[in-house]
Amino acid sequence: MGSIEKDPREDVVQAWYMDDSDEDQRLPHHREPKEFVSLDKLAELGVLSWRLDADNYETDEELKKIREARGYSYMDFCEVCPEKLPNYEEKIKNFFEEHLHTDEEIRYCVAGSGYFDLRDRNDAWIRVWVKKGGMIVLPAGIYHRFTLDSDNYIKAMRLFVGDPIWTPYNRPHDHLPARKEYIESFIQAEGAGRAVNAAA
Ligand SMILES: CSCCC(=O)/C(O)=C/O
Ligand SMILES: [Fe+2]
Repeated sequence: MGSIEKDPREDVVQAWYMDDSDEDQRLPHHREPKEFVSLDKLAELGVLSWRLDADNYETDEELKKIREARGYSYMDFCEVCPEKLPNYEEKIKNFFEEHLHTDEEIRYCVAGSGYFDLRDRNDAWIRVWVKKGGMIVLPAGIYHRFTLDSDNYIKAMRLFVGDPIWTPYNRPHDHLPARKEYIESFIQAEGAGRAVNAAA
């Protein structure tokens, strides 16, 4: 019997479908039974992920290569805790409002952990738990939100192509070109899949 090897990224990036409960947003909100989502499945939604060496991010060649390949010229840090984040309560509330951006949201967790929730093609919530060493890219136009988990702390590197634009567009903002292009990318991928199946 062949062995199924675990994806090493899953030590630091894990995803699952959420339940419908209104309980504390910082709880895991697994369905019963649990329904995990593979990182390959996330990639089908345009969500990329890596496992990197968070203790050595200043000298990490792998991070350097990703930044060069994807043009991530801008970098800063966002520490989410009452002592470090101005207007903490308001920001926490805003992060958890469902929104999209007109550019990628790129976050590399160098300490702590947090949940990035995103919508799948059928509008169901997938919770993506990013821990120290996990880096994710959410594509422009995907509806998502962020919350701390019950450990209440994350320090994330924020990357961007050029001058950063952090503007969140709260749902609904379906008329924005970034949203239309995101939806269009699915339609094209489905069309390509149909063509491959027809040729097989
Ligand atoms: C951990 S970074 C704070 C969350 C954030 O910047 C954002 O845009 C969430 O969608
Ligand atoms: Fe966001």
